[in-house]
Amino acid sequence: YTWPDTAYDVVEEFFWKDRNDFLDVPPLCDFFPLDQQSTSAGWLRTAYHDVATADVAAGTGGLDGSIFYETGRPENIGSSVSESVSQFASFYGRYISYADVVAAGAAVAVKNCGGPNIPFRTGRITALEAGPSGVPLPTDSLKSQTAAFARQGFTAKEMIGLVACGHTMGGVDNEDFPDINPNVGVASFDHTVYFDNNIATTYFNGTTIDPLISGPATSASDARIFASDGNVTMRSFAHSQDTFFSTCASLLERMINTVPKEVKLSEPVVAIPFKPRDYQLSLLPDGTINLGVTVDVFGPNVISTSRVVTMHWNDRESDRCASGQCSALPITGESNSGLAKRNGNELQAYTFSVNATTKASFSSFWFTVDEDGTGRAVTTERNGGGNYPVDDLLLVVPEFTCQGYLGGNTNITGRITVAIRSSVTPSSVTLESTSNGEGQPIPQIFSGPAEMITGNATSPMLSPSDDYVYYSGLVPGPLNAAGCSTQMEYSATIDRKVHQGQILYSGCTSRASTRLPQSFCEFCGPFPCATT
Ligand code: HEM
Repeated sequence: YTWPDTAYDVVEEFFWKDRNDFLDVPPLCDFFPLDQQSTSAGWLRTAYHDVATADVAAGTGGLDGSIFYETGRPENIGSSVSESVSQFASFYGRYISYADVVAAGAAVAVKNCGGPNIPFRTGRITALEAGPSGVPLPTDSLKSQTAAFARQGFTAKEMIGLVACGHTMGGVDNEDFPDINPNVGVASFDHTVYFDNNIATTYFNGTTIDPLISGPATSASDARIFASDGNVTMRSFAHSQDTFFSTCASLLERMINTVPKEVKLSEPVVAIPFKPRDYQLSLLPDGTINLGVTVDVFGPNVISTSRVVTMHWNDRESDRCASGQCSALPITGESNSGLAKRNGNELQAYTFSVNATTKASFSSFWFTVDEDGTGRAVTTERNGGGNYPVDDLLLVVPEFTCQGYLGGNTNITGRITVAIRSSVTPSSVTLESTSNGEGQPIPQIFSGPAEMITGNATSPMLSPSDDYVYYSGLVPGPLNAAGCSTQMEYSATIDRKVHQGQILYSGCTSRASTRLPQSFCEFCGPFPCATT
């Protein structure tokens, strides 16, 4: 991995580092009493229901997000599916598909309830419409259920495993299946809210409360499935939590990786233990350049009050700062220990903000990490050797960049103003916004040009520095009422090379960049700038 890699960075931060609070959506697993539905159980069930209509022989269906269009079907009855489907809709975007969010949801749900790690790959393509139906029902015969799992790519034995791995969480809601659970509320599958082998131990020791075992015979589907190999699989689970975990990790990974044949999944998304995020290079009103960046230190037990992280940088001439005069300490820090409860990791963040003249500017930065503040254990983070690069041909001008719309014109997402080094002439400058699709969980990308602002002495949009020229434009695209998933991006083509600016997130996501001003943008047009 070499920074920056926008597509990877977005996904890595989403899945591991709680960007946009995805990991915080399901409450801690034991937040709900046993007889209430848990969000985690709903996420796991929803992922299965998306996959359950797969036809692996034909290479169609599987985890393609088609569940989004299928919540009205009797086979998807229940708020656990409909609520999960709409929760997932807040998290997809240009770099992560809705189908990928559903898959991530299953992995996060299992982990949140103490289960095994399920590797998460990306690259799923979201369906444009509903697929065929075919989720197995509790009243189906064993033969038809076995056939359904075979269509999904699982043997009869794997079916036993997959059902037990699912039915260790949550239960049967009286509202959805009053014949199976006649009592108000949710009848749990086992005695714990956690992802554990309690579903199997209670199956053998006579204390099972699984309504798909102890309920009416016609719908005793778990009883039929669990016993279908002479209880061999269930006995191995009851005997060993490790066997249960390793079998479930492998089956659930295969489940979320069941995708249409044209989809090529990525390698598993792994956490980068030290990584910059929310990097932004800006031209300030006083004519200086600001480099703002946060670095995340991530892993088990990383929260430390004695660690000292220092940022160092080189200027445009590259080596003038190499002797170390150009260095700074963080302006703020932030830690997230909530992550530890969910995935065994912690995150400690350090935010830097440093200014330089346009003449000196920046060409790269790196960090030294003094682990206990004593100077005895200092390591250097250099992005694998080449430093973290700075491209100072293209800066953003926060003063004249904002999200919002011109009064009455909801076809404008905002304004972006960029500053381009006067020594170069771009052939084009492009502004983009990504919004949620209407009625479809597909991101829509809109783009438009930015014009050079020649300005005059009376124009407030005049570049404060001779080294930079302003380009500015209104960003097209319907301003999504939800706003949170609206992203703005910009790029400039200079000598046939595309220089990419940073993603400017809207301000309503807590770990997203908040460097985009919401309220100081006269050139956005009349307010309100819709930001939430
Ligand atoms: C023959 C196959 C299956 C049948 C007949 C079946 C049936 C059911 C039924 C009737 C419910 C209650 C839903 C409600 O109250 O609205 C349920 C819940 C659930 N199922 Fe399955 N299921 C099957 C396979 C699976 C698989 C393979 C998984 C995941 C790997 C899974 C995960 C879940 C979860 C987590 C819940 C709890 C949902 C909650 O409490 O919100 N199921 N299942």
